[in-house]
Amino acid sequence: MIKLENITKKYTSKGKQIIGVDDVTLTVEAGEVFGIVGYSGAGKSTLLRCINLLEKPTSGKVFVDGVNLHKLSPKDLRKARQSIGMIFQGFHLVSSKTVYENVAFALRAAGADKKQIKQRVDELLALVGLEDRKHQYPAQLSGGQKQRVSIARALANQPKILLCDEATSALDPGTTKSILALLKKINKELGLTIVVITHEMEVVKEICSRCAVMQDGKVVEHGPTYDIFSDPANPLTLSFIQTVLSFDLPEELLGEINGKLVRLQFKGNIAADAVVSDMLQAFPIRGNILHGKVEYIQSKPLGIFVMELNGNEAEVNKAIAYLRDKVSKVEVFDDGSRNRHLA
Ligand SMILES: Nc1ncnc2c1ncn2[C@@H]1O[C@H](COP(=O)(O)OP(=O)(O)OP(=O)(O)O)[C@@H](O)[C@H]1O
Repeated sequence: MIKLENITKKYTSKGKQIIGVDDVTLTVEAGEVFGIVGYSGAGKSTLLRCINLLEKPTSGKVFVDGVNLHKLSPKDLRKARQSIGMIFQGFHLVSSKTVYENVAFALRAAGADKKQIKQRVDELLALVGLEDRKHQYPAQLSGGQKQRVSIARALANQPKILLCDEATSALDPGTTKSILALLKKINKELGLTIVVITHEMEVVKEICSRCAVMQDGKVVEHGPTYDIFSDPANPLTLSFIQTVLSFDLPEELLGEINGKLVRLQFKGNIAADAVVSDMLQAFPIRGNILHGKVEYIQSKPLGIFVMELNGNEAEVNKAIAYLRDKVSKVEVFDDGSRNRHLA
């Protein structure tokens, strides 16, 4: 659906060259929700804006639905842009217009008649759950409601793609969840392809089937979200997933640990309890579970257990080798690394 080929965007500011995006090649498949994650300044917004050529790449090619956007006349590019909706962190609503008018405006601009506009606006406001707010002004709405209006407006002309620029960054966690649920619903019900940029890995975990991690204008890692969470290859990716998966054991508890501290990762529907109890029966050691949690990433479980293993060192090592065979990942923390985040 979207193909970015060797996209580079350079800026010149005060005689200095700044590279916003550095040779990025990515494909977003039709109907998927794709996440682009990175810290501030990584180049996410610039890359997102290259997709509809709001930002013209210095070099590289953008294909949407097989069409090379650079080859289009200005008129055809405007038309192509109608099939790419966009929402923003700051909502960008017109404050002097009602909810109804904010949505109707996009339809009027595309040449719809009065009857069509009324029908479509009512349909869209029902989709985003704001039927009862249509005569209110943006100032009378909460942040989440404003984002719902901007989603309705972005969908007005039935785009195939929705670009989301930090769409939930200004919202509290509860409202973020409800907006992400709405995006998920739109993706499922309308088959819309969605690209989200965010600095929150929680957003990626919640709705993205695949994602890319950006740093200094480059994509440093990309792949299915579950694989990114379970087997991050890049230290930056690890630092992002730590924001979701990490936890600290209390200092007092760490001080009392005499045995080996191990972190086990279970992928999919493996019965973690059974693996641990089989291991404890197979080897004459004692095991103490200090932490356990299961995260559902794209509806697939990823389990994490932290255990202390005590007993004869050779037997403990055999138990660890046994675990390595049964679970997707085993990390052993020696004394010096006990205080690190156990992610
Ligand atoms: N119009 C511009 N002129 C000069 N430099 C720019 C311009 N737009 C972006 N940049 C620079 O390009 C780099 C990438 O910026 P970009 O806004 O794409 O990052 P980002 O990951 O979206 O960060 P943020 O979340 O803070 O917006 C930064 O160094 C930024 O300063």
